[in-house]
Amino acid sequence: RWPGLITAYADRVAIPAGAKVITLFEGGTPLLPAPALSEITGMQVYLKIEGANPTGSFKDRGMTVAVTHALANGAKAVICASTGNTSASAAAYAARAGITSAVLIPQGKIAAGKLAQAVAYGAKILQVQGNFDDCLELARKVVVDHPEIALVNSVNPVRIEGQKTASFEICDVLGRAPDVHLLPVGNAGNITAYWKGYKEYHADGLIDQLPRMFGFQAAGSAPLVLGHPVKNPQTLATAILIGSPASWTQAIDARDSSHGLIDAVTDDQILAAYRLLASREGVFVEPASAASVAGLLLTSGDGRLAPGSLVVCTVTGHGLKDPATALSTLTDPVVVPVDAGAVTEALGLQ
Ligand SMILES: Cc1ncc(COP(=O)(O)O)c(/C=C/C(=O)C(=O)O)c1O
Repeated sequence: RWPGLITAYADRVAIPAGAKVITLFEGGTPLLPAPALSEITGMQVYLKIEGANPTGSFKDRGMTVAVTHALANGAKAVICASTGNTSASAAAYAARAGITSAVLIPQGKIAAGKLAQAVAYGAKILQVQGNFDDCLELARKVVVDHPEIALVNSVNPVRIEGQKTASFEICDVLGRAPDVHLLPVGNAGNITAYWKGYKEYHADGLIDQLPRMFGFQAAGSAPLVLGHPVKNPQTLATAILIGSPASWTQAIDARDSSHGLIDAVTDDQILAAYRLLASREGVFVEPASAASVAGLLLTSGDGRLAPGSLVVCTVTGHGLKDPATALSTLTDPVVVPVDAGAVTEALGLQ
């Protein structure tokens, strides 16, 4: 049985001596071969299914460590700014730890499933009349005057310590690092964490080749591509609707040190990847997660990804997080009477 990632990687994830480990048995997620994407792209494609974590996104990796530290340090509460998944995860792990959580989310820009989670887990939910960047600024101001509240956004380095374990798992399964690792980029904590994990395994001689990091932002919310913050970012991929990434320099370092790239994908390209993943691979992800696969299709098509490469795409959140986007493409819900004839006709059967 998978013991949760602090225990699984105890020698690599530091926690305070004697700390009570707060875990929901996160991590140990599937590294799923993707035969359809492999055929389409001519690559050897694997998907790292982070929607399989306890609250349905990769955020649980960082939150188990952040809340374990917070509790050990005597915090009475945790606070975070979030586009939704960080807040869902913070609320869950705070509930598990028996402490309060406060979440600051951009009003009207959070997918229903994530808001439902924060409500269910009992977080104090503040819908801020601003965007994610405003929320993060507010959260950082609160903790300055309130040391008894722990800030658990990925500006907190212990979040990165938890999230780097995804790279360990990939290398443990493949026996090597992928040639290229592709993932969505919003606040840029995750690309920072993956690169840190790969470098640690390489430094310890567990892998002899580092991957290139390929990060993808939504075209309407791509500060790292433009080279400057985006004042009013726009994308349907609300999880990465972030105009000024907190881990900006670390993301650029991961890109450059790995000889990788950070590029933009349009909402249409994201939706095409979103639909392809569900309909051809049976993997239902939330829109932002599909940005990594949209990036795979883009760079395999334009030659920046060499044919035959072994690649891993991290899909960061479960599709159930954002039912509205899935249902928005539903054209005509068919209604039938309780009648077999009507059913066979509606199914186009003879
Ligand atoms: C599904 C999903 N995919 C990708 C990202 C981008 O990761 P980062 O580049 O590490 O920010 C997020 C981020 C969400 C938040 O930032 C939040 O929840 O506040 C996400 O939820």
